[in-house]
Amino acid sequence: MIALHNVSKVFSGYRAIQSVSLTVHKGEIHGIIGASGAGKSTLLRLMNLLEIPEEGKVEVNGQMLTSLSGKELRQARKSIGMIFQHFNLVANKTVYDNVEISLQLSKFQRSKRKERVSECLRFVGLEQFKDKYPAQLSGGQKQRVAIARALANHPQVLLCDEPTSSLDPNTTAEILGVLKDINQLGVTIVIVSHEMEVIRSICNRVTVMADGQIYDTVTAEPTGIEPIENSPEYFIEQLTKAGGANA
Ligand SMILES: Nc1ncnc2c1ncn2[C@@H]1O[C@H](COP(=O)(O)OP(=O)(O)OP(=O)(O)O)[C@@H](O)[C@H]1O
Repeated sequence: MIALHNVSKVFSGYRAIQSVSLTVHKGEIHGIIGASGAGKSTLLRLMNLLEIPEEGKVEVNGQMLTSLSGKELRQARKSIGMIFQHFNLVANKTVYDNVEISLQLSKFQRSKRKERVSECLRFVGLEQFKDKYPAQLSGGQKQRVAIARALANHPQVLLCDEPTSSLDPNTTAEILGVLKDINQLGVTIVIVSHEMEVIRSICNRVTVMADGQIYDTVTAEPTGIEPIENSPEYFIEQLTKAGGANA
């Protein structure tokens, strides 16, 4: 589904990714974890050529992206959705318009756009928020809008760059639940996170990165998504129990 062949990325003489080869299988939730600066986000961004490699080849859905013309790449990218830590919504556009943008860009048939936007907003549980602006939403709701936008063009792959790193534990669990639902529709997911619990809860295989290289790729048994109590009492209990901040 996704294959990186000896891919390298250089920033101002610094080799951030060093001749990496990796295969992500169709239908899996593939995690990428590692220390800050290990090259996780760069590796993810190479999968849709948001970063262009200096060396190597990138193949997605049977197409060699690194050999495509600009026009062909734009077409191929319709089947690769992406979400980000800071959501990247357009502040002066409504929830509806934020999702419709991706349909406009892909020249999705105009007469069917409204129906598709509604479908995607319904999927993420935000249909009633369609006329709100991003500033009127919580972090979790913003990420749901970003997910709806990423799904609009029926992607086969969803790339997730630290999708829950700005969210509290309960909202993290909700968003991971949405990602799991998307995966069950047949969408292959690649998720970059520095949070072990996030990776452990939903990933089938995990690539561990260090210093711009793959240290190892392991098969994992997802532990499941457990919402964490988020009440003030819960925070006090966690801070004051043995081993906590006051111990
Ligand atoms: N656009 C860029 N220009 C210059 N250097 C960059 C750029 N993007 C990434 N780097 C460098 O490449 C290395 C890998 O960065 P990357 O963001 O991929 O790491 P990461 O593992 O995702 O780290 P973090 O968890 O901190 O985001 C880092 O040393 C970073 O400073």
